[in-house]
Amino acid sequence: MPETDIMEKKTTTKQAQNPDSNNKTLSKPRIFFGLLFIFIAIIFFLSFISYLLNWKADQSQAGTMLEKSVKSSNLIGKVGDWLGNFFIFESIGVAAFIVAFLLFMVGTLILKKKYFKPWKTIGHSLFFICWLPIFLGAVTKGEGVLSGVYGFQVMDFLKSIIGVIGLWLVLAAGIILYFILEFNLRPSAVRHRLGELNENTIGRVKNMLPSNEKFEADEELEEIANDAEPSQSKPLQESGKQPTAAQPADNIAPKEFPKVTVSSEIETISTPNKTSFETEEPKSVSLDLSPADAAAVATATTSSKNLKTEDHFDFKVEVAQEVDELDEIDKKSADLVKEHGLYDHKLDLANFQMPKIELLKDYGNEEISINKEELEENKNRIVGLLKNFNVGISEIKATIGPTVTLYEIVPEAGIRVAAIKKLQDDIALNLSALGIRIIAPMPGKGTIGIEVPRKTPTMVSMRSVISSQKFQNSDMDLPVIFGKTISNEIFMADLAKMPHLLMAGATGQGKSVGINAILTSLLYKKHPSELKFVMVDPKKVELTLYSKIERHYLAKLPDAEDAIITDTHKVINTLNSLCVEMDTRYELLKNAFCRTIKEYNKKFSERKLNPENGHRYLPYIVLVVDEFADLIMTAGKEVEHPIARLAQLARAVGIHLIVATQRPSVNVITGMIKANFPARAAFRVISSVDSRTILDSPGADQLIGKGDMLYFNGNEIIRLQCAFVDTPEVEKIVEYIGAQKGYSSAFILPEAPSDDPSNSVGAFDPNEKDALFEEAARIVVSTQQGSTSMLQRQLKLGYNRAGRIMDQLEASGIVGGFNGAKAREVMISDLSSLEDFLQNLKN
Ligand SMILES: Nc1ncnc2c1ncn2[C@@H]1O[C@H](COP(=O)(O)OP(=O)(O)OP(=O)(O)O)[C@@H](O)[C@H]1O
Repeated sequence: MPETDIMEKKTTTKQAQNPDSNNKTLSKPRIFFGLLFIFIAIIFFLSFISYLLNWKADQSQAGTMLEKSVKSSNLIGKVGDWLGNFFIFESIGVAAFIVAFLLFMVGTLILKKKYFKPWKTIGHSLFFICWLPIFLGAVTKGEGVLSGVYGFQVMDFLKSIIGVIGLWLVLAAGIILYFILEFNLRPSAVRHRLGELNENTIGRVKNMLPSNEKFEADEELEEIANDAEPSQSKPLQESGKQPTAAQPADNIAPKEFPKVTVSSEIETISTPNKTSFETEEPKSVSLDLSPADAAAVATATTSSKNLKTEDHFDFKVEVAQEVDELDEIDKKSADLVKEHGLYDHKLDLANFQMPKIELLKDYGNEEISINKEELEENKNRIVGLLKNFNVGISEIKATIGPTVTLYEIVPEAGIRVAAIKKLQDDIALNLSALGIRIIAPMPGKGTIGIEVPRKTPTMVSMRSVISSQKFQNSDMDLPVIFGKTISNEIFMADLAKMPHLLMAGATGQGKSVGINAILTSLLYKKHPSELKFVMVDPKKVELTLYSKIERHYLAKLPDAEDAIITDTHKVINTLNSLCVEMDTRYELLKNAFCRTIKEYNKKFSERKLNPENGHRYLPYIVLVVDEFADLIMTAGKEVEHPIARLAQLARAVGIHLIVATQRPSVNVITGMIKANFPARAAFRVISSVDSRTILDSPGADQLIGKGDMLYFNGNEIIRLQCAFVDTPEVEKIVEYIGAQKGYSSAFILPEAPSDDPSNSVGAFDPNEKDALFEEAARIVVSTQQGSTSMLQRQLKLGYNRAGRIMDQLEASGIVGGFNGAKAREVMISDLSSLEDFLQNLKN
């Protein structure tokens, strides 16, 4: 605590303790005597001054006090003459001024002005009253009045017994002793004082000179003893060095808090030496402390304890050896990382440039304009209408969004919410507007919301939301920007957390724009190595423009020509393939002891997973189905099953689904599908039944279209204005990406197991066997792993050829049948048996 603070605190505390220190509360006699002493001191002072100037004349008049004819030359007249003569000439010379000063001090003390420390001042004064006249006597040799008679006589006496030199030695010894005692001028103390000049060395100096600190602490004690109430000062004095004990640990405590009470236990505390007091528990001393200062004292006490430990025990410090818990793999990976750095999944397309914001069209001013007339009109209509139905309102508030204005009303006490809810159609009729939605009550707000479409909605452009800080700085795994909320805030969600999205909306209501907005936001945030799309577009028009980014972002089946699937029959294969990919990923995650794709990829980047064992960097896969109803109509259960399976399981392995439909009827969006799509986005739908199918509540049928949407995140429904991205803008983005260097092909999905007999392995034909068949057989047997991807790696083959070889190995009986995510069983146990087997095949 800074010194000034301490002083301030001290003063405040003192004042608090001595309320009568205030002048107003001084008793009259006190004031009288206080002022009287000061007055006398002034008389003395003036008399002495005047006497010194005219002492020869004054001296002659000293005895003529009552003679009127004799005029005095002293300022204070004959009294002044007498005083000067008595105190200066006949007594102590100029030291008489000290008497005047002491009178003054007594006056101030009576008035409770603590300008002086009384005992200290009296001590100093007495010393000089004795010493100064003798000294001046020795200097003036009795000439003049400076030494007074006393001074001269004593000087003369001393000179006669100890000689001149002895006299001077006594005088010098007296003054030196005085300075040593009063100002602590011992050599060690001088060093200490010098040390104090340097703040940094304070602690060190204090440690070196504990006795000096004791001295200071005693001084403080003295002060406190003077200041404290009698009842408090007694135990303090009794406790002897106890407060000193606290001093090195905390010099502040007694200084700051004069109100100290010491319990009787204190007397039993022994203080054998200067440092041992630090070990005494502060519990025996109760101090009036503020919480902050108590903390300071506590800190000081703690440090004291440490000191004690240092004093009495051998304090050994051992630095714990770093426990080497890294197993072999970790060590190896650490070495690899040291050598090659972390695995960089972006390295293949290291120069890939993310799309620039300029590719998106600037639609100009998107500031929300406030139409006061419209607001007022709507407000009056709502209030009037509710009044007609006897619904009183105590408060109404409007929040203007891009498409709708939310009027929040607080109904009068006693009005039932259901009564207002019932009026939805009446309000819509009255406001003659489509898209009125009543939210009763507003979740967490205690109001009822009425959403009224604005006459001139503000468009939310993709450019404005993509360029927002919220999107740019987002650290979501798969950030999807939908648009803006009713209160004009940008709304984003993480597809990886959704984890699958069901979208519905009648034709022409903004569903395709919505899908484009989602895809665009992902393209703006994710590198091609981190994200792959599987696109299913039965309408054949909506997603085709994304074919340009096939070699960057799209995934397809090994033998598929186009990455964008338009044939519903092929969709089944793709979905099954995704299921295989999902199972494979689960296997990889299991082997890597990871729970999520994020953990797995991190481990892979840290080179803790060996690619030789099939490990690879796993990009997120997003399956986009633009018209799900079409699929269900044509493929039915065959599609529903893998979709449901993916929706149930694929989240942890980074496969996410976005399924959109125009017809959200229950036979399209079955219970099984719905249950696994917690996130739903509804554009305007035809009927409230459709709305219930998609959102489990009405409302989507009340939307106004053009991107006006409701988003359900599993908890609440949020009304949004979807960001608008036009087809030419998407074209520009895909062209920009497509023009850059991409991978050699689209991301190849695993071949899907098929029930189609034409696809079965069939009988083994030795004449049609692949050139690498035997080599592959040896690899499979030696590793005892019937894995196509392993063959791919070891023989550096494409997936198709490796798959064909695996089929041949199966047909020949070397490996077992397809086993889902697991590797096929190897039927031959060692290489020599294999050689015999191959020989037999040739024959
Ligand atoms: N977010 C939006 N902001 C402004 N206008 C929009 C928005 N979304 C859609 N629109 C308007 O609505 C029109 C139809 O949108 P969109 O093509 O997305 O409908 P859709 O539901 O996909 O229709 P369909 O199912 O027939 O393809 C767009 O051309 C555009 O004019």
